[in-house]
Amino acid sequence: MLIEQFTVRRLKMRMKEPFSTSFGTMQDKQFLLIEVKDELGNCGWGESVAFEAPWYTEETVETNWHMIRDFLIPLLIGKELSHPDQVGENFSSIRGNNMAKAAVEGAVWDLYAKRNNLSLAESLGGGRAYIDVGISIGLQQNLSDLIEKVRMFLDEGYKRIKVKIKPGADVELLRRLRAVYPDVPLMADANSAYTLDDIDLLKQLDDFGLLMIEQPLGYDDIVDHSILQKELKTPICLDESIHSLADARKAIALGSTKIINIKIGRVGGLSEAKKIHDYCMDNGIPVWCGGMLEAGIGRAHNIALTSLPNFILPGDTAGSSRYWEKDIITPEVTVQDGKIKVPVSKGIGFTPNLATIEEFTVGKWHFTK
Ligand SMILES: O=C(O)CCC(=O)c1ccccc1C(=O)O
Ligand SMILES: [Mg+2]
Repeated sequence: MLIEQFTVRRLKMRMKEPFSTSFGTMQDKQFLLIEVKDELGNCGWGESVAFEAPWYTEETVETNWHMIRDFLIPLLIGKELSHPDQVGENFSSIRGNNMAKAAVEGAVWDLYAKRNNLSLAESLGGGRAYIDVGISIGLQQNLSDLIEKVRMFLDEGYKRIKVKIKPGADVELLRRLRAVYPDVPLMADANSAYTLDDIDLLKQLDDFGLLMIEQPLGYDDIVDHSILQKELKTPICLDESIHSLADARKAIALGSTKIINIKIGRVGGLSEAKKIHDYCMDNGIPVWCGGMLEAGIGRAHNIALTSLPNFILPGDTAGSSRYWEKDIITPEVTVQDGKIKVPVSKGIGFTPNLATIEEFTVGKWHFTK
């Protein structure tokens, strides 16, 4: 498979409503789409999940654009590849910048699957026909809004509710939510808003029968989470702290995490995501697929990854309509009875809608050898 041509587009889409976490609020989303073509005219698509501001990780849309244009595309263009695992090998001279790498690698995975007449899920070794999905609800103005949102998403069939917490919106919020929904599969995501000084507060969360608490401590910490986990009954799930198989191995060895949230962008691509999945499966650590408020292309990649067997817990990959008035793929991602059907057609299994993509495009660049 000859990597002949790239097109990079910058899109701007507005979400139906703002999404708030302990690190900030987003509503307008800018992101990059990567289109790659081989010598036969097959084409593959990838989506960068970096945000405009470096709140979740250090990457941004701008740093991704710089890396993709000046380093990653030059390392791949004109190369003959037999498998997408070779993309990461070609990028091995570049440190970090996982979201930029993942966007390009994802496009090559889609290309590879299409060229070989396989679905992306099949190319990854996934076997599930349907995936279970949960919903991640941002911080709300007040508790009654949150209670109402939870009701709405439960009515839509979502199988697990994740709420965001931060200092000042934690123990009481969960106590009151639990009182209204005593049996709902519930978890909380702190996005690194606490430190070990908050250990007494965090211990109180054990009262609420949470499935897990996601990333309570530092985004770059593995050690303090192991100290905290020894004091908590509730399982810790790491998100921000895991960038690679090596990080997953260390966090598991230290007892810092009992569950891992895998995001393709955060770990540098599907090949690394699959390695983490396999390692966790061998070590009895369940995983689930996190979300980055993706548009349709990124969402399609998440669905394919989630078809792997150790994605035991419902992920954050909700339907297109949870985020967008109009998504950039046909058909859009839909959820029925809390499940998404894994496509069986070639590649990502959703067709990029070029007219809609054009409508949201604010910049477009072509690269040929
Ligand atoms: O619905 C989604 O895509 C997941 C939403 C979510 O929780 C999230 C959104 C933006 C940044 C970080 C996170 C997170 O999982 O921590
Ligand atoms: Mg998270």
